[in-house]
Amino acid sequence: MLETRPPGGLAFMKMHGLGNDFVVIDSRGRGAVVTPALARALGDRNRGVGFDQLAEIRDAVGADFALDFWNSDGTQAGACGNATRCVSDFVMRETGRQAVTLVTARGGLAAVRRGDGLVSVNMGPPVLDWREVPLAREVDLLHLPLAGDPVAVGMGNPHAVFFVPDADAVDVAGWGARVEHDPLFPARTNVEFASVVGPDHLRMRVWERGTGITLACGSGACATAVAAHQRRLTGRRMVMDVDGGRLELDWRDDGVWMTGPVAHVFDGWLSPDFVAAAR
Ligand SMILES: N[C@@H](CCC[C@H](N)C(=O)O)C(=O)O
Repeated sequence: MLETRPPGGLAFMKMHGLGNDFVVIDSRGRGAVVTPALARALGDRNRGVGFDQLAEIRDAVGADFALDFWNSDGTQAGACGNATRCVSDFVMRETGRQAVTLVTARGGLAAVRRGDGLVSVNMGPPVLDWREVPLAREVDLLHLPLAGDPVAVGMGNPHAVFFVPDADAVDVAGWGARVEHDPLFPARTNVEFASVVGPDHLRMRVWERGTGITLACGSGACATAVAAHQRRLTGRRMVMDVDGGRLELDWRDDGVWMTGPVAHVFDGWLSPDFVAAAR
């Protein structure tokens, strides 16, 4: 086995939260290295590593670390709840702490380790102003003028949440791709399909902007919880069954808290040739 690593390569970690999978590059102590081309090359599950999102850890002032998120199509995302929980767990293990703060494109966030091994993140308050979601024009966010009557919620990234009788019966790929590109969403949108199991229990499936169907989406789960409470379908606390397992959501005064498991699967090394070709 090759023990020495030639210069020009790049170390990475593979992590996931409920099967929402991430490549994580730790750029603390140096400048950011991720470019749209590198994100696209790495995101290719046949010729790269494959991920739902790429997260780059950077140094921060006034917080423990900063995080940038990239989709597999090379676009950036303002939020990624499950990657935030995974990287927060990594930094908590590294430092021996039970809580960390971080900065993302949407501002400061906080994460804590819960006693049962799960990791919680406060994803911040929902964005309920049409300009900030963003939407193309002023409309009723609780009843968007689209077939299926979705709700718009921002969590640092845009979400359109549909409430349906049976989320498992929805053509998520067909509807998701269409709604992602609807002109009402100038920055495109993530799309969630949820059905009510009980006043504190939802089933949700997701189409992620820039990625497609994924097994879980943390910011999407937060947006769905907010939309469900606003529509008076649930209280502010609930469990949510996504394709990859179960998340807990709690819309508190200080923001939407999302809790679930995390996994650090393996560490890898990108060859200098791969990195050079992707630049
Ligand atoms: N999987 C993420 C959300 C990813 C971001 C999204 N695709 C976007 O473009 O906004 C999560 O766990 O929140």
